Amino acid sequence: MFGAGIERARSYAGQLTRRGEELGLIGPQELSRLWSRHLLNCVLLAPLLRPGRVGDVGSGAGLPGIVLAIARPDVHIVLIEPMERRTEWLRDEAERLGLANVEVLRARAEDISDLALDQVTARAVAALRTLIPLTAPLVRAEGELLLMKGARVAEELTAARKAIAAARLRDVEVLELGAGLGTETTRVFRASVG
Ligand SMILES: C[S@@+](CC[C@H](N)C(=O)[O-])C[C@H]1O[C@@H](n2cnc3c(N)ncnc32)[C@H](O)[C@@H]1O
Repeated sequence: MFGAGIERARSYAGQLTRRGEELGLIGPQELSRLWSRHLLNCVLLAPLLRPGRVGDVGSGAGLPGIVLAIARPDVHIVLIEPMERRTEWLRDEAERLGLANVEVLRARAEDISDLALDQVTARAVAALRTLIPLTAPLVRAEGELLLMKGARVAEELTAARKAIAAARLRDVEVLELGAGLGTETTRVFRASVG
């Protein structure tokens, strides 16, 4: 799944294991399932990316943004994260891993006005009804949202009906990825904007 990026993925996982807990990026109980629950879960999104500019809102430790930048060197990834300590980590990792396709933006999504991204991803940032108004304005017309969600996605979808209409989303669907791969099923809310 990582293709030629597998050594970079291993290096990223190693650095997260060494420093992630100390920097408050990942809980200690997550370290043993870093691949199955985090890296593999995120890399499942890689085939859905189009060549272009993709933003990852609330990137945190770099999930899914750094993982996607490793798996898709043909895509420019903008990591959007407001917390200084996390943006420092993201910049350091992008440099250490030699990821020339990564840009780090220290900002809250709602404070950004002029990105016109082709696609936006997010994972573990907020429920859909809050997340859609945060992410849809960052996407150009005909662009796409790819929002990673947990098992409660159906309830979130029901609660987000007004937000979906207000953002003029089209072709709304929930994809289930990774069945049979030994990872947790990854659910992705996908919709076109405008
Ligand atoms: C629970 S963490 C998830 C981090 C990562 N996406 C993951 O899956 O491990 C949520 C992240 O979203 C960031 N965040 C929260 N509100 C945000 C906003 N309005 N705009 C951008 N990022 C935000 C937080 O600083 C934090 O790093």
